[in-house]
Amino acid sequence: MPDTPILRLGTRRSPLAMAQAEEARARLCAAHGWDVGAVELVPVIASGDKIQDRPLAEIGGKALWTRELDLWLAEGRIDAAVHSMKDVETIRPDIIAIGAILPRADKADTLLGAASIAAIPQGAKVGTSAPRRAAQLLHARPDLEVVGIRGNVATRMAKLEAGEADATFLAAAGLSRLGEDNVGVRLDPEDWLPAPAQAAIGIECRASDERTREALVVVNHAESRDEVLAERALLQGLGGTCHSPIAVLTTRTDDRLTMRAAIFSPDGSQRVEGTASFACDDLAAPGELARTLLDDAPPEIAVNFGQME
Ligand SMILES: NCc1[nH]cc(CCC(=O)O)c1CC(=O)O
Repeated sequence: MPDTPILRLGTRRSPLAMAQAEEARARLCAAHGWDVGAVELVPVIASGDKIQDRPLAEIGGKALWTRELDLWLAEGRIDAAVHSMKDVETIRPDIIAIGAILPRADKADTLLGAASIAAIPQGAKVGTSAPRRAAQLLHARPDLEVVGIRGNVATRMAKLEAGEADATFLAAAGLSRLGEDNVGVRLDPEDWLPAPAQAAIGIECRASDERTREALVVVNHAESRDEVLAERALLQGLGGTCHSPIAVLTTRTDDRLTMRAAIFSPDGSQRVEGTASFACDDLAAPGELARTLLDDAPPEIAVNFGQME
Protein backbone atom coordinates (compact mmCIF):
# COMPACT_ATOMS: atom_id res chain seq x y z
CA MET A 1 0.00 0.00 0.00
CA PRO A 2 1.36 3.45 -0.79
CA ASP A 3 1.97 5.61 2.28
CA THR A 4 -0.21 8.38 0.93
CA PRO A 5 -3.27 7.69 -1.17
CA ILE A 6 -3.37 8.93 -4.74
CA LEU A 7 -7.00 9.96 -4.36
CA ARG A 8 -9.08 10.81 -1.28
CA LEU A 9 -12.65 9.96 -2.15
CA GLY A 10 -15.38 11.48 0.02
CA THR A 11 -18.65 9.67 0.55
CA ARG A 12 -21.70 9.73 2.76
CA ARG A 13 -21.78 7.06 5.43
CA SER A 14 -25.02 5.19 4.76
CA PRO A 15 -24.57 1.54 3.77
CA LEU A 16 -25.71 2.37 0.21
CA ALA A 17 -23.34 5.34 -0.07
CA MET A 18 -20.46 3.18 1.19
CA ALA A 19 -21.31 0.42 -1.31
CA GLN A 20 -21.31 3.01 -4.11
CA ALA A 21 -17.99 4.42 -2.92
CA GLU A 22 -16.52 0.89 -2.88
CA GLU A 23 -17.71 0.43 -6.46
CA ALA A 24 -16.09 3.74 -7.46
CA ARG A 25 -12.86 2.74 -5.74
CA ALA A 26 -12.84 -0.71 -7.39
CA ARG A 27 -13.39 0.79 -10.85
CA LEU A 28 -10.69 3.44 -10.36
CA CYS A 29 -8.13 0.92 -9.09
CA ALA A 30 -8.92 -1.56 -11.88
CA ALA A 31 -8.75 1.11 -14.61
CA HIS A 32 -5.46 2.56 -13.37
CA GLY A 33 -3.82 -0.65 -12.15
CA TRP A 34 -3.61 0.83 -8.63
CA ASP A 35 -3.69 -1.25 -5.50
CA VAL A 36 -6.71 -0.69 -3.26
CA GLY A 37 -4.79 1.59 -0.87
CA ALA A 38 -4.40 4.16 -3.63
CA VAL A 39 -7.96 5.34 -3.08
CA GLU A 40 -8.84 6.33 0.48
CA LEU A 41 -12.55 6.42 1.28
CA VAL A 42 -13.35 9.40 3.50
CA PRO A 43 -16.80 9.11 5.12
CA VAL A 44 -18.44 12.49 5.74
CA ILE A 45 -21.68 13.00 7.65
CA ALA A 46 -24.24 14.87 5.53
CA SER A 47 -26.98 17.07 7.05
CA GLY A 48 -29.56 14.86 5.35
CA ASP A 49 -28.33 11.87 7.35
CA LYS A 50 -28.76 13.67 10.69
CA ILE A 51 -32.43 14.45 10.15
CA GLN A 52 -34.41 11.26 9.58
CA ASP A 53 -37.92 12.05 10.73
CA ARG A 54 -39.11 14.66 8.24
CA PRO A 55 -39.56 14.59 4.45
CA LEU A 56 -36.53 15.76 2.53
CA ALA A 57 -38.61 18.32 0.64
CA GLU A 58 -39.55 19.96 3.96
CA ILE A 59 -36.10 20.29 5.49
CA GLY A 60 -34.17 21.88 2.68
CA GLY A 61 -33.97 19.61 -0.34
CA LYS A 62 -31.13 18.01 -2.18
CA ALA A 63 -28.41 20.34 -0.88
CA LEU A 64 -28.59 18.36 2.35
CA TRP A 65 -26.79 15.52 0.60
CA THR A 66 -24.09 17.60 -1.07
CA ARG A 67 -23.31 20.56 1.21
CA GLU A 68 -20.70 18.88 3.45
CA LEU A 69 -18.98 17.02 0.62
CA ASP A 70 -18.89 20.26 -1.43
CA LEU A 71 -17.24 22.01 1.48
CA TRP A 72 -14.66 19.27 1.96
CA LEU A 73 -13.89 19.41 -1.77
CA ALA A 74 -13.60 23.19 -1.74
CA GLU A 75 -11.25 23.04 1.25
CA GLY A 76 -9.10 20.35 -0.37
CA ARG A 77 -9.76 17.83 2.40
CA ILE A 78 -10.87 15.36 -0.28
CA ASP A 79 -10.01 15.17 -4.00
CA ALA A 80 -13.31 13.74 -5.20
CA ALA A 81 -16.79 12.89 -3.91
CA VAL A 82 -19.16 10.05 -4.82
CA HIS A 83 -22.86 10.82 -5.23
CA SER A 84 -26.13 9.21 -6.29
CA MET A 85 -26.77 11.59 -9.19
CA LYS A 86 -30.49 11.42 -8.42
CA ASP A 87 -29.75 13.33 -5.21
CA VAL A 88 -27.46 16.00 -6.70
CA GLU A 89 -28.93 19.47 -7.37
CA THR A 90 -29.34 20.47 -10.98
CA ILE A 91 -27.30 23.63 -10.59
CA ARG A 92 -23.88 23.03 -9.03
CA PRO A 93 -21.28 25.52 -7.81
CA ASP A 94 -18.89 26.59 -10.59
CA ILE A 95 -15.90 25.21 -8.71
CA ILE A 96 -17.30 21.68 -8.91
CA ALA A 97 -17.21 19.42 -11.98
CA ILE A 98 -18.70 16.00 -12.67
CA GLY A 99 -15.49 14.06 -13.29
CA ALA A 100 -17.13 10.73 -14.11
CA ILE A 101 -20.46 8.98 -14.39
CA LEU A 102 -20.12 5.25 -13.76
CA PRO A 103 -22.08 2.73 -15.87
CA ARG A 104 -25.71 3.24 -14.92
CA ALA A 105 -27.50 0.35 -13.21
CA ASP A 106 -31.16 -0.69 -13.58
CA LYS A 107 -33.32 2.49 -13.59
CA ALA A 108 -36.44 0.69 -12.38
CA ASP A 109 -38.21 1.11 -9.06
CA THR A 110 -39.02 -1.96 -6.99
CA LEU A 111 -42.39 -2.32 -5.27
CA LEU A 112 -42.36 -4.01 -1.88
CA GLY A 113 -45.47 -5.34 -0.18
CA ALA A 114 -47.63 -6.07 -3.24
CA ALA A 115 -47.28 -8.01 -6.51
CA SER A 116 -48.11 -4.99 -8.71
CA ILE A 117 -49.53 -1.47 -8.47
CA ALA A 118 -52.94 -2.87 -9.41
CA ALA A 119 -52.70 -5.53 -6.69
CA ILE A 120 -52.26 -3.08 -3.79
CA PRO A 121 -55.43 -3.50 -1.69
CA GLN A 122 -58.08 -0.78 -1.99
CA GLY A 123 -57.40 2.10 0.39
CA ALA A 124 -54.02 0.72 1.55
CA LYS A 125 -51.21 2.88 2.96
CA VAL A 126 -48.18 3.24 0.72
CA GLY A 127 -45.01 4.67 2.22
CA THR A 128 -42.98 7.14 0.18
CA SER A 129 -41.60 10.64 0.67
CA ALA A 130 -40.72 11.08 -3.00
CA PRO A 131 -43.09 13.49 -4.81
CA ARG A 132 -42.64 11.53 -8.07
CA ARG A 133 -43.56 8.19 -6.53
CA ALA A 134 -46.52 9.67 -4.61
CA ALA A 135 -47.97 11.51 -7.62
CA GLN A 136 -47.38 8.69 -10.08
CA LEU A 137 -49.03 6.26 -7.67
CA LEU A 138 -52.05 8.46 -6.94
CA HIS A 139 -52.49 9.09 -10.65
CA ALA A 140 -52.96 5.35 -11.18
CA ARG A 141 -54.62 4.61 -7.82
CA PRO A 142 -56.37 7.66 -6.31
CA ASP A 143 -57.91 5.38 -3.66
CA LEU A 144 -54.56 4.77 -1.96
CA GLU A 145 -53.19 6.71 0.99
CA VAL A 146 -49.60 7.95 0.74
CA VAL A 147 -47.74 8.10 4.04
CA GLY A 148 -44.30 9.64 4.53
CA ILE A 149 -41.44 7.21 5.04
CA ARG A 150 -37.76 8.04 5.15
CA GLY A 151 -34.51 6.50 6.20
CA ASN A 152 -32.01 4.26 4.50
CA VAL A 153 -32.98 1.06 2.72
CA ALA A 154 -32.81 -1.16 5.84
CA THR A 155 -34.86 1.31 7.90
CA ARG A 156 -37.54 1.51 5.25
CA MET A 157 -37.79 -2.26 4.98
CA ALA A 158 -38.09 -2.47 8.79
CA LYS A 159 -40.87 0.16 8.78
CA LEU A 160 -42.76 -1.95 6.26
CA GLU A 161 -42.34 -5.05 8.44
CA ALA A 162 -43.59 -3.07 11.43
CA GLY A 163 -46.79 -2.20 9.56
CA GLU A 164 -46.20 1.56 9.20
CA ALA A 165 -47.19 1.04 5.57
CA ASP A 166 -48.65 -1.78 3.50
CA ALA A 167 -46.32 -1.23 0.57
CA THR A 168 -43.37 0.97 -0.39
CA PHE A 169 -40.93 1.65 -3.21
CA LEU A 170 -37.18 1.35 -3.37
CA ALA A 171 -34.88 1.89 -6.31
CA ALA A 172 -33.82 -1.44 -7.85
CA ALA A 173 -30.29 -0.07 -8.21
CA GLY A 174 -29.97 0.68 -4.51
CA LEU A 175 -31.28 -2.75 -3.54
CA SER A 176 -28.96 -4.49 -5.94
CA ARG A 177 -25.92 -2.52 -4.76
CA LEU A 178 -26.75 -3.65 -1.22
CA GLY A 179 -27.00 -7.27 -2.35
CA GLU A 180 -30.80 -7.32 -1.90
CA ASP A 181 -31.68 -8.47 -5.40
CA ASN A 182 -34.48 -10.79 -4.42
CA VAL A 183 -36.92 -8.51 -2.65
CA GLY A 184 -40.07 -7.01 -4.11
CA VAL A 185 -41.25 -6.74 -7.69
CA ARG A 186 -39.48 -4.78 -10.42
CA LEU A 187 -41.77 -2.20 -12.03
CA ASP A 188 -41.20 -1.94 -15.78
CA PRO A 189 -39.75 1.56 -16.35
CA GLU A 190 -41.92 1.92 -19.48
CA ASP A 191 -45.04 1.78 -17.28
CA TRP A 192 -43.63 3.30 -14.10
CA LEU A 193 -41.21 6.05 -15.06
CA PRO A 194 -38.02 6.45 -12.99
CA ALA A 195 -36.58 9.60 -11.45
CA PRO A 196 -34.11 11.76 -13.38
CA ALA A 197 -30.60 10.28 -13.02
CA GLN A 198 -31.85 7.29 -11.02
CA ALA A 199 -29.29 4.48 -10.75
CA ALA A 200 -26.36 6.68 -11.80
CA ILE A 201 -23.29 7.15 -9.61
CA GLY A 202 -21.28 10.31 -10.23
CA ILE A 203 -17.83 11.29 -9.03
CA GLU A 204 -17.31 15.03 -8.62
CA CYS A 205 -14.08 16.94 -8.14
CA ARG A 206 -12.79 20.52 -8.16
CA ALA A 207 -13.16 21.91 -11.69
CA SER A 208 -9.61 23.33 -11.45
CA ASP A 209 -8.03 20.03 -10.37
CA GLU A 210 -6.61 18.68 -13.65
CA ARG A 211 -4.82 15.76 -11.97
CA THR A 212 -8.05 14.39 -10.47
CA ARG A 213 -10.06 15.10 -13.61
CA GLU A 214 -7.58 13.01 -15.62
CA ALA A 215 -7.82 10.19 -13.09
CA LEU A 216 -11.63 10.24 -13.11
CA VAL A 217 -12.26 10.48 -16.85
CA VAL A 218 -10.81 6.98 -17.23
CA VAL A 219 -13.82 5.48 -15.41
CA ASN A 220 -16.39 7.72 -17.10
CA HIS A 221 -19.06 5.78 -19.02
CA ALA A 222 -19.95 7.97 -21.99
CA GLU A 223 -23.44 6.53 -22.67
CA SER A 224 -24.47 6.87 -19.02
CA ARG A 225 -23.09 10.39 -18.90
CA ASP A 226 -25.11 11.41 -21.99
CA GLU A 227 -28.31 10.14 -20.37
CA VAL A 228 -27.62 11.76 -17.01
CA LEU A 229 -26.69 15.12 -18.53
CA ALA A 230 -29.80 15.05 -20.73
CA GLU A 231 -32.04 14.26 -17.75
CA ARG A 232 -30.40 17.01 -15.71
CA ALA A 233 -30.97 19.43 -18.61
CA LEU A 234 -34.66 18.45 -18.53
CA LEU A 235 -34.76 19.16 -14.77
CA GLN A 236 -33.09 22.50 -15.28
CA GLY A 237 -35.52 23.42 -18.06
CA LEU A 238 -38.45 22.47 -15.84
CA GLY A 239 -37.14 24.51 -12.92
CA GLY A 240 -37.70 21.37 -10.91
CA THR A 241 -37.00 21.20 -7.20
CA CYS A 242 -37.36 18.36 -4.73
CA HIS A 243 -41.07 19.32 -4.55
CA SER A 244 -41.61 18.73 -8.26
CA PRO A 245 -43.00 15.36 -9.32
CA ILE A 246 -40.92 14.59 -12.42
CA ALA A 247 -40.53 11.18 -14.05
CA VAL A 248 -38.38 10.39 -17.07
CA LEU A 249 -37.12 7.45 -19.07
CA THR A 250 -34.29 7.93 -21.55
CA THR A 251 -33.40 5.18 -24.00
CA ARG A 252 -30.63 5.09 -26.54
CA THR A 253 -30.42 3.91 -30.13
CA ASP A 254 -26.98 4.44 -31.70
CA ASP A 255 -26.20 8.11 -31.16
CA ARG A 256 -29.73 9.25 -30.42
CA LEU A 257 -31.60 9.50 -27.18
CA THR A 258 -35.36 9.19 -26.83
CA MET A 259 -36.72 10.84 -23.73
CA ARG A 260 -40.19 10.26 -22.32
CA ALA A 261 -41.00 12.62 -19.49
CA ALA A 262 -44.05 13.22 -17.32
CA ILE A 263 -44.84 15.89 -14.75
CA PHE A 264 -47.65 15.68 -12.21
CA SER A 265 -49.61 17.68 -9.70
CA PRO A 266 -48.62 16.50 -6.19
CA ASP A 267 -51.93 14.65 -5.72
CA GLY A 268 -51.52 12.87 -9.06
CA SER A 269 -54.81 14.15 -10.46
CA GLN A 270 -53.03 16.05 -13.25
CA ARG A 271 -50.40 14.53 -15.54
CA VAL A 272 -48.67 15.89 -18.63
CA GLU A 273 -46.40 13.71 -20.75
CA GLY A 274 -44.09 14.43 -23.67
CA THR A 275 -41.49 12.68 -25.80
CA ALA A 276 -38.44 13.94 -27.66
CA SER A 277 -35.74 12.30 -29.73
CA PHE A 278 -32.40 14.03 -30.21
CA ALA A 279 -28.65 13.60 -30.74
CA CYS A 280 -27.01 12.26 -27.56
CA ASP A 281 -24.98 15.44 -26.97
CA ASP A 282 -27.79 17.91 -27.72
CA LEU A 283 -28.51 19.42 -24.31
CA ALA A 284 -30.84 22.08 -25.76
CA ALA A 285 -33.41 19.45 -26.80
CA PRO A 286 -34.37 18.36 -23.26
CA GLY A 287 -34.79 22.06 -22.44
CA GLU A 288 -37.25 22.35 -25.32
CA LEU A 289 -39.12 19.27 -24.12
CA ALA A 290 -39.34 20.96 -20.72
CA ARG A 291 -40.89 24.07 -22.27
CA THR A 292 -43.44 21.97 -24.14
CA LEU A 293 -44.44 20.19 -20.94
CA LEU A 294 -44.73 23.46 -19.00
CA ASP A 295 -46.81 25.02 -21.81
CA ASP A 296 -49.28 22.15 -21.44
CA ALA A 297 -49.25 22.14 -17.64
CA PRO A 298 -52.33 23.28 -15.71
CA PRO A 299 -51.75 25.53 -12.66
CA GLU A 300 -51.94 22.55 -10.26
CA ILE A 301 -48.77 21.23 -11.88
CA ALA A 302 -47.06 24.53 -12.73
CA VAL A 303 -47.04 25.70 -9.11
CA ASN A 304 -44.17 23.33 -8.32
CA PHE A 305 -42.11 24.20 -11.39
CA GLY A 306 -40.21 27.08 -12.91
CA GLN A 307 -38.18 27.76 -9.78
CA MET A 308 -34.51 27.65 -8.96
CA GLU A 309 -33.28 25.22 -6.35
N1 LIG B 1 -33.87 8.98 -2.77
C1 LIG B 1 -32.83 8.30 -2.10
C2 LIG B 1 -31.98 7.50 -3.02
N2 LIG B 1 -31.00 8.08 -3.76
C3 LIG B 1 -30.40 7.12 -4.52
C4 LIG B 1 -31.02 5.93 -4.24
C5 LIG B 1 -30.61 4.65 -4.86
C6 LIG B 1 -30.93 4.54 -6.31
C7 LIG B 1 -30.07 5.34 -7.23
O1 LIG B 1 -28.87 5.11 -7.28
O2 LIG B 1 -30.61 6.21 -7.92
C8 LIG B 1 -32.01 6.15 -3.29
C9 LIG B 1 -32.91 5.16 -2.66
C10 LIG B 1 -34.21 4.96 -3.36
O3 LIG B 1 -34.71 5.81 -4.10
O4 LIG B 1 -34.80 3.89 -3.13
